Amino acid sequence: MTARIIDGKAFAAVLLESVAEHVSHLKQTQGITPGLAVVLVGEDPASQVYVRSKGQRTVEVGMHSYEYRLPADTLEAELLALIEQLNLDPSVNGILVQLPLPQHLDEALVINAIDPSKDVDGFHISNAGLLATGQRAMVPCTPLGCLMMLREYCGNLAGLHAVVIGRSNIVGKPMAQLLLNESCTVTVAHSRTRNLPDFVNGADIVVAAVGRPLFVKGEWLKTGATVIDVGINRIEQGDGTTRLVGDVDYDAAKDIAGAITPVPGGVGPMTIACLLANTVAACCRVHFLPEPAGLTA
Ligand SMILES: Nc1nc2c(c(=O)[nH]1)N[C@@H](CN(C=O)c1ccc(C(=O)N[C@@H](CCC(=O)O)C(=O)O)cc1)CN2
Repeated sequence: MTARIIDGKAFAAVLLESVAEHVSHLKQTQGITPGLAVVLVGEDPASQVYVRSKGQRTVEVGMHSYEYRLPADTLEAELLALIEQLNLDPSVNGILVQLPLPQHLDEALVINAIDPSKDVDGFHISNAGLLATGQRAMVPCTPLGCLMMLREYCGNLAGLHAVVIGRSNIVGKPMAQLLLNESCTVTVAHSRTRNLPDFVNGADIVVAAVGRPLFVKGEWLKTGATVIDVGINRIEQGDGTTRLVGDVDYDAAKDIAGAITPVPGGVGPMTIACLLANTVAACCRVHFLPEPAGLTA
């Protein structure tokens, strides 16, 4: 069996087109242009790339982009003051603080300082609690993108057994909540789970978000399973160059899975598209406008 390739890039392009249409509609009918503020602290090279890409996509879909680049030694009080300023600014509908933060900053404190209605990353404890209780929430972008692709490839998810490998607050836990809300039977596993291959072998859906390159082996999978690989790991090759790989051993998995996301070009591009979809949703909510169907969970 050769798996269908779940093309996240193509998926994201369709979603971004839909976001752009809604932005244009908001402008024409309400005179409103949604705005997204992205805050980067420090000079982490990967974060700089992601922040630049977020700014570019924001402008491409017709929204206002506000970018704040702060030095690595920014004081917590200075960062909190900026967040408060953005919380109060009506032209800003979404606020995102790029992670990881430098070590001296308390990530939870910073995230929870964001107005939950502008928390387009869905990381604030209020949004995590709403999601966990099955209520309307801002949903974290990476799991939201995974869910959209799963719905497309699997159809109705009810009753399917999903194994989520990884228990982070930004991917593993919200992913498990989203799948539970779809009536999946969900197992949350992690790098220390005993007999992990046995769990994976029973799964109709495998979401790998463990942060270890090529961790999930092809022979662990059930034939025909749908595999979503959230991992983005840069590994060195013998010749001194590097390449990106996921948490799943793609070359082996593609011969056993029914459908699989590649790395790169799978989940990653959906993360930014979902961020912009969440920003449109936040803008509609604050203006008491109907939310565009199909853009978010
Ligand atoms: N505040 C946040 N911080 C971080 C998040 C997040 O959702 N919110 N997620 C990641 C980084 N990230 C977005 O911020 C992100 C990562 C990867 C991609 C992506 O498109 N990856 C490409 C490959 C890119 C490459 O060549 O390096 C792919 O998978 O095809 C987009 C966004 C951590 N921080």
